[in-house]
Amino acid sequence: MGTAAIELVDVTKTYGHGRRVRAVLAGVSCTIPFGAVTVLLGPSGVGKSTLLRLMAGLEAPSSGVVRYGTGIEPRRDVRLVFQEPNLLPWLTVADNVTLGFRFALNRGRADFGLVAELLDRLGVSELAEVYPETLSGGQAQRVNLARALATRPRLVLLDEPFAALDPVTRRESQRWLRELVAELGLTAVLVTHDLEEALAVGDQLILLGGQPASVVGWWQVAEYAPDELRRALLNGYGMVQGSAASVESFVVGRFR
Ligand SMILES: Nc1ncnc2c1ncn2[C@@H]1O[C@H](COP(=O)(O)OP(=O)(O)OP(=O)(O)O)[C@@H](O)[C@H]1O
Repeated sequence: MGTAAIELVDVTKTYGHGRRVRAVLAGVSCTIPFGAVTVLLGPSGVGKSTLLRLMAGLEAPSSGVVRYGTGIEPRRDVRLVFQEPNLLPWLTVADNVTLGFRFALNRGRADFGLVAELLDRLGVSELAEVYPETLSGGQAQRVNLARALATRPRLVLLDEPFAALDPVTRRESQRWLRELVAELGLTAVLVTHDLEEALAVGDQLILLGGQPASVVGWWQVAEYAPDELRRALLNGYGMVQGSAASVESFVVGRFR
């Protein structure tokens, strides 16, 4: 586990009971390396958010193991960022961002210098004293990210955080996410069903497919020319639901 922030071994997840039981994930095994952006890619409804909740420790797997890397304690070191910023409307931007400092769990992590740096880095420092209702969607999402990072998590899990943003803001947001991961030495897992976003942000891509879902493809983006990977995935993407194996053999056969 030296270089892995999280490791999943043969994880399954089922919901419901008796005849209404439904398997969402079956035999998912994957490794999230420290210091990189891993993208979980897959069609809508395949189980990406479910996998992210398991990684966050919000839910337990039905079977299999979710193992954390050395020094990672999920409640203290892992933060989830959702598509909806969910800022508290009665607190200013600054108070939203420093909210986590009030919890005993984060004792010793109140670093107002870091907060100032994050707000500055994300281009929202002039908005520190305003209330969330005056923010645009892109600004609110930056504040949300600053809030998630203010308590110095080691791992951020982002569930389609940019899906509601306009294309220009979305591209900017992808850029600052990459910059922050590098500058703060973070590990990130990003859920998306947008292939362009996956290739723009990810160091490693994990493709989920099938019903129940499992890992059907796994690539280091740097190993491939992004255009080749894009073409291969676009060609194979449609097959994910039907025949998981065909996607992997298509890409691996062609580029390895
Ligand atoms: N708590 C739950 N109880 C029952 N079924 C659930 C629960 N959570 C998720 N599911 C089911 O698991 C499946 C996968 O859902 P999930 O939200 O993980 O997919 P997703 O890949 O993130 O989808 P999207 O891209 O549309 O957000 C869905 O069919 C959903 O109905």
